[in-house]
Amino acid sequence: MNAPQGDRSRDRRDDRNRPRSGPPQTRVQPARQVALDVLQAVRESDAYANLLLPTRIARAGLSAADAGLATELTYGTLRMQGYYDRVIAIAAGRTVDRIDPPLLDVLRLGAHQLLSMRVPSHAAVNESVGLARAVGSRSGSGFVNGVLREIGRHTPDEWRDEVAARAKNDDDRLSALYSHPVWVVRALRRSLDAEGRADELEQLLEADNTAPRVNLIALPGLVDKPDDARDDRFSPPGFTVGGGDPFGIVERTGGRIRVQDEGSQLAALALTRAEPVRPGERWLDLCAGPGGKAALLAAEALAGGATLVANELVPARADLVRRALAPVPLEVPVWEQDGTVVGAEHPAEFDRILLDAPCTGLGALRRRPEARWRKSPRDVAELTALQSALLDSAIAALKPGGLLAYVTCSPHLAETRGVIADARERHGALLEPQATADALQSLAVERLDLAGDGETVQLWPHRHLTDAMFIALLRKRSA
Ligand SMILES: C[S@@+](CC[C@H](N)C(=O)[O-])C[C@H]1O[C@@H](n2cnc3c(N)ncnc32)[C@H](O)[C@@H]1O
Repeated sequence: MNAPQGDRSRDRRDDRNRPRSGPPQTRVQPARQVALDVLQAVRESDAYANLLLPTRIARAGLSAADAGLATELTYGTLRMQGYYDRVIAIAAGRTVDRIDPPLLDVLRLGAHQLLSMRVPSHAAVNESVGLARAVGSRSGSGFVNGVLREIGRHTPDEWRDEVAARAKNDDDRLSALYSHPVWVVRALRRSLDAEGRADELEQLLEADNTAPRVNLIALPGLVDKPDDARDDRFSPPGFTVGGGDPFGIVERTGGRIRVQDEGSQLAALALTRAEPVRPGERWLDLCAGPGGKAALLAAEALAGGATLVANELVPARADLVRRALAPVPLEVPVWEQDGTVVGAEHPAEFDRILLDAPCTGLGALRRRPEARWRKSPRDVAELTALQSALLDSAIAALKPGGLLAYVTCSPHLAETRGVIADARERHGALLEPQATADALQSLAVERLDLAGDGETVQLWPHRHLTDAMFIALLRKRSA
């Protein structure tokens, strides 16, 4: 596999006096331009693709077909970025950190079209060369042309074999082929291993790279599912729709039908349906933003005669919680407090508390593909400290006899079982672990394939088609 000539310093020299932007000489298809803009924003300013992409699609006035193409290009490229970087490095004969970042974005986008989409080679190369010009680099466009032509000279299978053959060890091979950082591969393996299911690792990595279905919820007691609903396998109020526009249903029902992952639904229902609701119970959602679970808790509270308080530290996210709660005819105060002090300020006030803790998000890589490149093991250490402080606060805010659900959208053991084990050490007999698996099985439509000790539950994208939500129900013992 031959590398095209040229290196980063020469590309830079050629471009030294050239303006960084200017009209492209090749007309670039708007869907590709939108995808490139989003990739750049994700790289340069830590933008969230799932928030930015719809705005950019609307601003560019893309047709439905072009919007679909822009979505596939953006998400597909972000998901497989780690793999494409290995291919690009081989084809370019240099490591990707020696390629100008704007050109690397163009190359990743081109690699995705050549290796994972059925885009004809000449179209992928020509459009990419046009994009390279659009980012302001004439010598860069020659470089892009050379690298992508080299990639196009071999089949996707040949590239997989080549990348696998160059891997340093098995973790590095999985990391490369499935486009996950090595530390994430190891964390996921440890997590599956803790359930005696380490042999599922490749299925999980594959599932992380598969676009999830759009899953919906009909808020219980407030709205019926539509006639064409296909019931979720596990969550009673959850469903998907075969064709049509799921987002249209959300609008038509004024938000009483919402988009929500089935795992998130199960996590909230584990708390609300673990035992019958006594009228007058007080519930708290300690970390509520953006409010998906708060809306479900509110509907369940309304049906059972309970009340709910939602809390969210970040004001903009607290506004999203208010918006999510608007369709539910229940007065829900939204506090904007640091959750770590809520327990001290409101001791023993609540019968049920949901702590859906801030986490690495390694359980939602299907929907937020860029998260895997943003997090590092250092984030895990910082987050577990915050998760433990929030858990202590939640325990303080819970009435004796009250029920707590500790939830993360991450399967990392430090954020899941580790946080629970540490809390049990700190609080001793005060905390009584509950049969969380039984609680979920008894509310689920179909029996879930769960592993582990039953006190905690780990859901998985490959096994349950949900985000990898972790759920632990704990009771605060009465003195
Ligand atoms: C995993 S998200 C919650 C998702 C939410 N339950 C839902 O279903 O939409 C965690 C939230 O905790 C918030 N958060 C982070 N630190 C916090 C703190 N110290 N106190 C309260 N909320 C916090 C974050 O801003 C984020 O909105």
